[in-house]
Amino acid sequence: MKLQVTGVSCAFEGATILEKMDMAVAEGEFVSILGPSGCGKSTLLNIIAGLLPAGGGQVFVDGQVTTGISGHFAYMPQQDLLFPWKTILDNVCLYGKINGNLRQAKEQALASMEKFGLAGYEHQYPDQLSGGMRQRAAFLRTALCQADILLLDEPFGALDVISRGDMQDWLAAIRKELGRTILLVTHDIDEAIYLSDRVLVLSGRPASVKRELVISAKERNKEWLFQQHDLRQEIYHILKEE
Ligand SMILES: Nc1ncnc2c1ncn2[C@@H]1O[C@H](COP(=O)(O)OP(=O)(O)OP(=O)(O)O)[C@@H](O)[C@H]1O
Repeated sequence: MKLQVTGVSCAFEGATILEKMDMAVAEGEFVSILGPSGCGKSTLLNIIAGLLPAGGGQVFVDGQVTTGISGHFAYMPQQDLLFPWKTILDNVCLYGKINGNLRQAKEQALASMEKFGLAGYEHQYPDQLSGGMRQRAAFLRTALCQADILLLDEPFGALDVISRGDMQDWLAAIRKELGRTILLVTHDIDEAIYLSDRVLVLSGRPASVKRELVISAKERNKEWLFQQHDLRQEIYHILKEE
């Protein structure tokens, strides 16, 4: 397994949020996490990313225990967190600048602008772009990290329904090229079905994996997604029971 979480627990001020959570993601797999509001999804991503210490349990990458911040993860939060005073190019090269390889980061960024729908906007500022474009810029910044696992926390949550649908199509199309292992937290059942190889449905607090659903489809498109009534209903009922 690329990523393995074993027996991870976490409590805040005496309230148990995660209790002996176990989950795993295979190399190159796209796994989505759905769960009731406030059950601890972001907390789990924060622990995996090493931003928050676990109260127990361990996180393994390629079979090795990881603690604290490691180069394995690139984390994209819900807000795009672009610096308004920096151009799109400078924003997406942020990690390259921090790591001292700005030149290489700029080359990679410029080569990727087209693929990320940002060609021609390199020297514009974030407030000159649409919400979807800003999310793509934030996504490019995440993708330019050398990290092999992308942690995406509701990356399209702030977008209107049309932009969100477009971003889902875009991510579905670009996923193979990215060639990364992806863990996505979402509130959107359709988003999880559309994008994932596997969906993990968490229980209410303390959260654990309540159900795991493998989504297998040769080819996916919006028509295919509309036909997934049974799957949608199944996930909805699991979430509603919580
Ligand atoms: N640093 C913290 N200190 C205290 N409590 C916290 C902290 N971080 C999160 N919590 C609490 O832990 C619980 C789980 O939060 P978390 O953000 O992980 O849930 P979530 O499932 O991602 O929520 P949502 O679905 O609303 O995005 C919440 O009740 C939250 O208030």
